[in-house]
Formats: sequence, C-alpha cells, structure tokens
Amino acid sequence: MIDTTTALELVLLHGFINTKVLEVDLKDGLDYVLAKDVISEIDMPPFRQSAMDGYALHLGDDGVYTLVGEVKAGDNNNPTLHKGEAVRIFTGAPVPVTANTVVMQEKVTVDGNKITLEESLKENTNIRPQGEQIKAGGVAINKGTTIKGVHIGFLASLGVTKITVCEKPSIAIVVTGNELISPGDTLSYGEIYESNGAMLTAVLNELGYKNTSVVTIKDDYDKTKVVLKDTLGKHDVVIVTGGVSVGDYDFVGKAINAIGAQEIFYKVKQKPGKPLFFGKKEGTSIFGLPGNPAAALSCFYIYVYPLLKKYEGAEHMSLPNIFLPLLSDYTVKGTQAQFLKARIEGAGVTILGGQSSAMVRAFGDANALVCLPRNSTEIKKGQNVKTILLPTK
Ligand SMILES: Nc1nc2c(c(=O)[nH]1)N[C@H]1C(S)=C(S)[C@@H](COP(=O)(O)OP(=O)(O)OC[C@H]3O[C@@H](n4cnc5c(N)ncnc54)[C@H](O)[C@@H]3O)O[C@H]1N2
Ligand code: MOO
Repeated sequence: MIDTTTALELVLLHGFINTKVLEVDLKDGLDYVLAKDVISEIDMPPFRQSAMDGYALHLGDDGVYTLVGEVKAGDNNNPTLHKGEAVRIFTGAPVPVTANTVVMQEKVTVDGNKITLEESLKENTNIRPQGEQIKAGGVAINKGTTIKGVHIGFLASLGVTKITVCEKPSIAIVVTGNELISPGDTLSYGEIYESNGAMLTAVLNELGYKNTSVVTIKDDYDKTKVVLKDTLGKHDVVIVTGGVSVGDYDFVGKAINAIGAQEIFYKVKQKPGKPLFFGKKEGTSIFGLPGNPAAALSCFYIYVYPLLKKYEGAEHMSLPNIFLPLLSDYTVKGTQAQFLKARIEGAGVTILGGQSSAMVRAFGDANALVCLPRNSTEIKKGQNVKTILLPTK
C-alpha cells in the first residue's frame, strides 16, 4: 500500500497529456483549457474613458468653468477644450483629448452654462486611461487556464470570438455489481439502485466533461474482461466503480491485469478509498474506484480530477487547498489518512456527520474535504487543517 502523496504523484506521472487542440467559438469555450495564450488585439479600454457622469474639464485657475459641449457613451466627437472650459460627459464616454480631468456631477453647482467646483480636483481624476486593463499585444489569458464565465466576459470585451483549446477526454464510467438495478425499476431484496453512474456523469458534466458514457456490468470475470478491453480501446479515461476490493466477486483488478493493462498502483493508505486502483493501457488511463458512492466521489476529486486536468494541459491540476481552523473538536477513527466531507463557514471549517464511505448524502452539504495525515488522533477546535475546496460550490 502506498501513501496518498505518492498515489497522486503516480497519477500525474503516468497520466497522459492530450496534444489535440480545437478552435471553438468563445461562447462555447466554458470549462475548456486554453491551448495557447490569448493575445489582445486592442487596448482596453480602447480610449480614455470617463468613469463617471459629470463634466470633463481642462483645468483652469479658479473653480468656475464654461460649458462648451457634450459627449455621451458611444459618441465619437472630440470637442476642443481650452483652459477653464468643460463639457458634459457620461460614464463610458470618450474623454476629449484636451480635457485633463473629470468631475462627478454631484460635486459641482450648475448655473446656466457655468459650473462651479465644490472642491479642487487633480489631473486625471475619474478617467480610465487607454489600455489600463491591457495593451494591444499583451497576454490576456495564459495557456493552461481553465476558461470560466469571467474569462469569457473579459475576452468578449477584447473582441475575441474564437479560442484555441485542448480537446477534452472521452470518459467511460463502468459500474459493476450484481446488486445494481436502474432507478425506476422495483427493488427486490438484496438489490440497490445504481447511482455511481448518474453521479459521476453529473459531476463530470458540472466540470465541463460532456463526452461521457456509462456501461453496467455484472460481477462476472469473463464479461468484465470483454467489456473493459472494448472500453479501454475506445476512451481516453475509464473510471470503473466497484469490484476493486478483495471479495470473491471483485474481479476488476484481475480483469484489468488479464487484458494487458499496466497496474501503476493498487491500494492507498487512506479512508475512504483504500482499494483504489490506477493503471494504463495504450494511451488510456484507468481508475478502479471503490463502489461505495462517497468513497468513489472522494477519489474522483482527489485523483481523477487532476488526471483530467493534466490530460488537458491545465496549469492547475489538483483542486485548490487552504489551511483553515477547525470549528469543533474531531476524533479520528483509524490510522489512515482521511478525506472528510466538510463545510467551510466563516473563517473556519466543520467536519460533517455521515462520513461513512457508503453515505454520499453529506456531500450535498459539503463544500470542502478536510485532509488529515496518517495517525492523526484528536484534532482540537482552532487547529489548522488542510482543506480542499470542492468545485461548483
Ligand atoms: N475483507 C475486506 N473487505 C473489504 C475491504 C477490505 O479491505 N477487506 N475494503 C472495504 C472498503 S474500504 C471498500 S471502499 C469496499 C470497496 O469495495 P468494492 O470497490 O469492491 O465495491 P463493491 O463491493 O462492489 O461495492 C461496495 C459498496 O458499494 C455499493 N455500490 C457498488 N457500486 C455501486 C453503484 N454503482 N451505485 C451504488 N452503489 C454501489 C455496493 O452495493 C456495496 O455496498 O470494500 C470493503 N470491503
Ligand atoms: O475505502 Mo473504503 O472507501 O474506506 O470504505
């Protein structure tokens, strides 16, 4: 058995990097990883912009100015202002070249075509300089960035319509178990509803991985071999759930080895997810996650997510983590490293109830996983603990 750090290192060492890129419309770019830097073709803002509704001034010797015109957003006039002159201006409008400051309308008194400042003003107040955010030729977003809504907004503001991104992996989820039936069917004694397929598909979808499919197999060694061989040949990443432990009907590890896949590791000193399997075959990575739904989901976030991000060439592979004080005492069960469903609230983090590997319910309230190293015992309130931030919360 290996420790959690080694397991993640091995996943990242052996995980494949995809080199295929595609050009997508910016609006369709959400959750893709950029395959090359996006360079801005324009200054942003493209002109000196007024940040306020008010008056653009050519600063004079006293606080009284003569109004000589108006510029509103979208106008392309550029009135000439002499010393002591002002134009009415609105937020987002181009500040005339000869104006050197903008005063908010709340700070002046207007009398006919004269305005009087209530207080003195410095040059360049309330003016957004041309190229303040980015200059033409500058890198707007770096290669390796996972595109989020805010990036789409920023790139749209630069007039970008297409981006070059890394192709996403094709992912097969293989769920195994004689006891599994589909939601909608009637449960007989000994059966349970298959939920890992729906859960992992949905979680992958939330992260932008849409190219997924689910295959269900019974605990049958020969069938498991046939299905896994076929699935490995067709997908970039295969996620098997269940059948990875030591029971007489846990065939997954044996089948993976029998079809010629290379085992990178099997079993990690952790709770949940002790029987985690990772291997590869001809460009396809394969995970054997525990069947217990909460264990499968923890392992997904800790090990599968970084592999997917590596595949796409992302700069940040693992989920972000921070150290936060625990909000109440916690007694650790067992000596393994722990990944505990937790909720960050205010400045601290609470470990939730319902930590069993079989109980996925607490994940609904969780926005984090608290990671405790091996041989942790009593963790006291106020003690800082490593906290992984779960996505989409
Ligand atoms: N003698 C030992 N027994 C077990 C050990 C051990 O070290 N020695 N490890 C335990 C741990 S820890 C885990 S985790 C489980 C993992 O078992 P498997 O990965 O082989 O999973 P299964 O036995 O197939 O299923 C476990 C559990 O999860 C339910 N399940 C499975 N697939 C699904 C699904 N698609 N949707 C919903 N629920 C599913 C299944 O019915 C079982 O209840 O092994 C322990 N045993
Ligand atoms: O590893 Mo199992 O997931 O602890 O229950």
